[in-house]
Amino acid sequence: MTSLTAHRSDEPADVPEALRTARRTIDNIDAALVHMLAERFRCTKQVGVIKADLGLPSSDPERERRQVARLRALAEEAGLDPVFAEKFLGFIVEEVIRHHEDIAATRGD
Ligand SMILES: C=C(O[C@@H]1C=C(C(=O)O)C=C[C@H]1O)C(=O)O
Repeated sequence: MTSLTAHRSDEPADVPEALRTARRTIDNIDAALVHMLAERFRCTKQVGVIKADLGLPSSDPERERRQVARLRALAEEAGLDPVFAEKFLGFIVEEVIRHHEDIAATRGD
């Protein structure tokens, strides 16, 4: 039983139970984040195709401005650093825009 738990959580057997439990929660949250990001990128790639077909630019700074304002407010409400929330969104959007540029280039735009 101990070895099964250790294998599942990938933790050495001597890690205290409270730490092990917290890390299990962290691992679940990280897994959820990965799945949510995968869904978001699936969706933004569809947006990239729509934009390329309509000849629209890859980035939309006005939309981004509204998203930043909304996420900063949500972060404050949730007790998350709004500066971090803005940086995190910016990191993701930068990657999305690169995808959109690639999509536009491969669709001959
Ligand atoms: C996804 C879009 O394209 C870009 C990426 C965004 C995002 O990842 O949220 C937001 C605005 C755009 O700069 C969009 O225009 O909706």
